[in-house]
Amino acid sequence: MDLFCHKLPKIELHAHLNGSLSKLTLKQLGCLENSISQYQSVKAIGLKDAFALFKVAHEATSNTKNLYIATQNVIEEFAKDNVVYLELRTTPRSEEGMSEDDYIETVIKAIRENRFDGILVKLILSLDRRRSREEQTETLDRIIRFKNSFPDLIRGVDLSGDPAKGDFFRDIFEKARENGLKTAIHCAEIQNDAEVKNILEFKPDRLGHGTFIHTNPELWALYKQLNIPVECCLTSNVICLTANSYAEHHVQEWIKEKLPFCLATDDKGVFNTSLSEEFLHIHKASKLNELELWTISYKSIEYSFASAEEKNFLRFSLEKWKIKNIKDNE
Ligand SMILES: CNc1ncnc2c1ncn2[C@@H]1O[C@H](COP(=O)(O)O)[C@@H](O)[C@H]1O
Ligand SMILES: [Zn+2]
Repeated sequence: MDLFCHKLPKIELHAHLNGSLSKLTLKQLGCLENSISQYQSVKAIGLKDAFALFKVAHEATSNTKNLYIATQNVIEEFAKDNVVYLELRTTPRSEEGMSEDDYIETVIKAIRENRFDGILVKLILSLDRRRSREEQTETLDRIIRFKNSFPDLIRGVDLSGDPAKGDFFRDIFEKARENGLKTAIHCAEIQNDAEVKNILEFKPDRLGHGTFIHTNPELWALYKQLNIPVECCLTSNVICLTANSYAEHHVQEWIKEKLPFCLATDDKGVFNTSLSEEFLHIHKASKLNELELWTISYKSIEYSFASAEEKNFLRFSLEKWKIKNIKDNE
């Protein structure tokens, strides 16, 4: 099954650029050994300590040269894991000698100049919930400007950052939607029923994590009615201690109730995982067979922010792969 999960053409819809940096990349970017070794020891650390680790990556990508290399390497690593479609997300930020515009331009340049065989890459830009309404609005306006220049590449806006801090400002995301951007919002990563209700009522195109939605009957009923695809990041939740184990992960509710979900890595560097490993975990935890795993990948195409033509192309190539590689495929 290891080999099957590796070979399976996969769709990655929830990957944060800086959280995805491998140890090899951190080393290449001049990160010190003792910073990199913090990554090695990651087992069950909780959200707070996971957030401390993003600082290591952020230091490594604090100039455009390193940010370019980081983007290039992350795409190459996903391609090697047979991810055929990647929606990479990142939070525009400024550093000394690098403006937010420079940041976005560099990531766009790295994606456009590095077309690895067999992987289509799109960009989602993130708003950090720890930032003020004014700062988030300013970043959104910037994102809209870039989206108008690169509409095929920049497909959506995400809300992320420490779930214990900051806010979801609905009007900011309304504006994103009015300007033709899709929305993917981290939701219920920790218990916060009032905010979850606000987010659900906005009806984002996708939700990140969705961990605590089903624990509140009213929210669960509303969610099921809306039927919004959830990006499930199993290892991330197990390491951050918001899920007890792979077997008890909330994705089981989604499987049981036939609700829409995809599998994702979240931060493959920080959590030392890959999308193939995420498929292997769900195979073990939920006893899914090859055809069921393939179906998760296939359905994820629909939930992606790709164009109709791109979705058709991806469906066609996954169907072709299925005929060749899965026996008894009904
Ligand atoms: C573990 N669960 C999570 N929950 C919420 N936000 C997360 C996250 N994992 C990552 N991020 C967000 O992504 C940033 C790193 O990548 P970028 O600098 O954007 O490329 C983090 O600083 C955080 O804001
Ligand atoms: Zn995330």
